[in-house]
Amino acid sequence: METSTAVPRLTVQSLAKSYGSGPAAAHIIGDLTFSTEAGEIMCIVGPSGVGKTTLLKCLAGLHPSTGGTISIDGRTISGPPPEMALVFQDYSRSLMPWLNVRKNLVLPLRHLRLDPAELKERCDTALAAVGLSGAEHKYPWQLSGGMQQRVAIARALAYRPEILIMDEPFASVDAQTRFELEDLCLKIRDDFGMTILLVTHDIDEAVYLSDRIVAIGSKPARVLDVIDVDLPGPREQIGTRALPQFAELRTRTLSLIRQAQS
Ligand SMILES: Nc1ncnc2c1ncn2[C@@H]1O[C@H](COP(=O)(O)OP(=O)(O)OP(=O)(O)O)[C@@H](O)[C@H]1O
Repeated sequence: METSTAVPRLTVQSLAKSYGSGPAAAHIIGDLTFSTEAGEIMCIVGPSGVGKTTLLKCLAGLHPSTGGTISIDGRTISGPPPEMALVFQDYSRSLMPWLNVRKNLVLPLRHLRLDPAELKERCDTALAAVGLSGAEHKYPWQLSGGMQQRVAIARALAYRPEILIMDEPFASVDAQTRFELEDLCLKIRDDFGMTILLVTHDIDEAVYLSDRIVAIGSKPARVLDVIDVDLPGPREQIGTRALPQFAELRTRTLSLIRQAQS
């Protein structure tokens, strides 16, 4: 699928973030600039501790930045943007164990004051999109890890975000489930036209999923390079990963991260 419509959706301009203040301040993000186009999947990669989660938290309005701007469609944001939803790695802590699947999905929608028919339609559509139709009355602890992460993704989908932010969303599941969830990520982008920004440590995952990869490094963090991932579509786990271009992109991305670590 051609996704790159070259419309900047989310723009990060000279972003800076420090924790603390004065001489004890930790300058985590230095001068970070990139933009995400409408409908693209962009993966953020970089060495451990470089500030990837910090960046996502600033984008989601959970942490105030200390410099620069973040804007959506040219509108500078200063708090949690209504068009954004988040999925974190740790599904076991993000789902409420005392609520069934349906109630977990409904919880973040309460403030939207939707009528019951629309709530039901949103939940049904989101659960169908992640292959969990019929699981709405189950509790998280009755589901496998991969299914719980699908519920976390369905909860984000039910919110109908235009931008989905994911922090290592597939890191806690087995390899086969991870492949399935990666394909789910491609599918929801295609079905819902969402812009997806995803942090991963897995370089192959970044190449497989991305339209573009942003490699960040140095301390404080800055963009090392933005890599165009011009792999033919539709992507498919075995065929796409066997392409010579896949190996080239993996080597290029890995070299950048290695450089950043040295
Ligand atoms: N709330 C906080 N207060 C102070 N320092 C913090 C806080 N959150 C993160 N840090 C520090 O900021 C740095 C970047 O952390 P962050 O979690 O953003 O990195 P990361 O690239 O996501 O790491 P990893 O790849 O290991 O998940 C680390 O040195 C971390 O200790």
